[in-house]
Amino acid sequence: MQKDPRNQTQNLLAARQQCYPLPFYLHLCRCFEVFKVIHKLVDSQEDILMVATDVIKEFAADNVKYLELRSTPRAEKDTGLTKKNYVEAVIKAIQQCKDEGVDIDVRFLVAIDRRNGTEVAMETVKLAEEFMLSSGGLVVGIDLSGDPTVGRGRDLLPALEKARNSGLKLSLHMSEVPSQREESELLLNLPPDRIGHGTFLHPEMGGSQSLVDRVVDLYITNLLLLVDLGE
Ligand SMILES: CC(C)=CCNc1ncnc2c1ncn2[C@@H]1O[C@H](COP(=O)(O)O)[C@@H](O)[C@H]1O
Repeated sequence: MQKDPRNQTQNLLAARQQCYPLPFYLHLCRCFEVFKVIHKLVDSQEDILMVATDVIKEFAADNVKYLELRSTPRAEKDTGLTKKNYVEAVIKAIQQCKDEGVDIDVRFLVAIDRRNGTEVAMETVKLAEEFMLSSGGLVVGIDLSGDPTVGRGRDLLPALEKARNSGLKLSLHMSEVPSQREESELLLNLPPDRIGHGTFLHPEMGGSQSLVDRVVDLYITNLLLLVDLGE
């Protein structure tokens, strides 16, 4: 990302980096360590509002017309941030950008971090359901993400099924690492509305032809439906 002096997020992170130095180069597989550092740097409701606003404006500046933001609600004792405040801050950023006439249509997917297990996933879905009803259509779904080597997709199925039944869309990171065929089968059964990465679904990457066929089937069918509806 180019440094932009008007970008408040970059200025703030540059200042705070003195407390949490980031190495100049990090291998992709260490990205989850970087996320932890970012979480320490961005830890209040004001920070979330600022970061979400900057992200929206940067996408708009790149001429993106439709954006789905995904983010995991976090509570931080030290700053009084609650998960509810977190979602409110993202929604406020979307609304403020709209009011300012920023030329982009933004929606929000509330994310479940797979490392946090069944109970937190269920709480997240309840929060998303609440905001789906109160945000005037800005909260549209659930994203499943987090370190793919931690946690079991199976444990999150009840929460994901609940989300689906209440009308939330499902965007699921899956098969990001090898040997997750069983988990991918379970997640594809839901089925998801979008797949994140899916790198190892293919047989040559340790997945299987049946997984690939299921994905192709899922998305070609959706596409035909869209075409039929004239969209
Ligand atoms: C190839 C590779 C590992 C790319 C990164 N792929 C990802 N896979 C799963 N979850 C992710 C990925 N990138 C970001 N996330 C999730 O997004 C979080 C950071 O954004 P937020 O706190 O949800 O706002 C991370 O902690 C992680 O839970």
